[in-house]
Amino acid sequence: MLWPVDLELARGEAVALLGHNGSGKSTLLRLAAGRDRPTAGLVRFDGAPMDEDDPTVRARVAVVGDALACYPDLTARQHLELVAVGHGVPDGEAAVDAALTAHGLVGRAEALPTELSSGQLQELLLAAALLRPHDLLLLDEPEQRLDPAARERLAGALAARRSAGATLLFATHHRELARAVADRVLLLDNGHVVAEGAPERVLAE
Ligand SMILES: Nc1ncnc2c1ncn2[C@@H]1O[C@H](COP(=O)(O)OP(=O)(O)OP(=O)(O)O)[C@@H](O)[C@H]1O
Repeated sequence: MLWPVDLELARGEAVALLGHNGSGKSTLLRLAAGRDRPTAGLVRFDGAPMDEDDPTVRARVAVVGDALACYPDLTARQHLELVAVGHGVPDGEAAVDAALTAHGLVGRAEALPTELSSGQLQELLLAAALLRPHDLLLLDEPEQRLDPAARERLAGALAARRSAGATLLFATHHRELARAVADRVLLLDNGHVVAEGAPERVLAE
């Protein structure tokens, strides 16, 4: 349950959603992704109503959610190759190799999803989202199941995306990730936005 939220992201802005379990972060992200429809109000992307099935949205918005969207018979490398081909990533093979390296998956490239640890699986989902072209990145607790070193790599990767001009909206339980990546933080409580502003200010409250 989410109470009315008025949220506008500027192009290239990174916004972190913080709050306790059940505060509404995932709900807001699913609405932002056009995956769920609000009972009132409207979600727009570049002026048009947000719809996850819209080809423009599919081409420009990358989502990392809770669902482990994996094919049981494809290896980690094949998953990334599929993403690279599907999204026309230039120099796909090299991009896949770079993604495997960046996500600590080089030694697990030929493993099936069931052979990956939960943290490696999360790395694969992140690698797939970051590999494909995107203007907007929506991530629900991208740090989940990652060890501290991988979390730090993630913070670097997301900060690099923002520097490259992508717009980011992500939910996190890690203040360090919000501090390292976000321009703005929204603190949610019981479906309400209870604080909003620069990370240092909101996190100090
Ligand atoms: N599909 C649903 N149907 C009904 N209620 C739901 C549904 N999904 C979430 N809720 C409720 O909406 C509220 C917000 O849940 P949400 O999953 O958005 O919280 P969250 O901040 O992402 O929590 P967490 O940190 O545990 O992931 C909770 O009270 C939850 O029980």
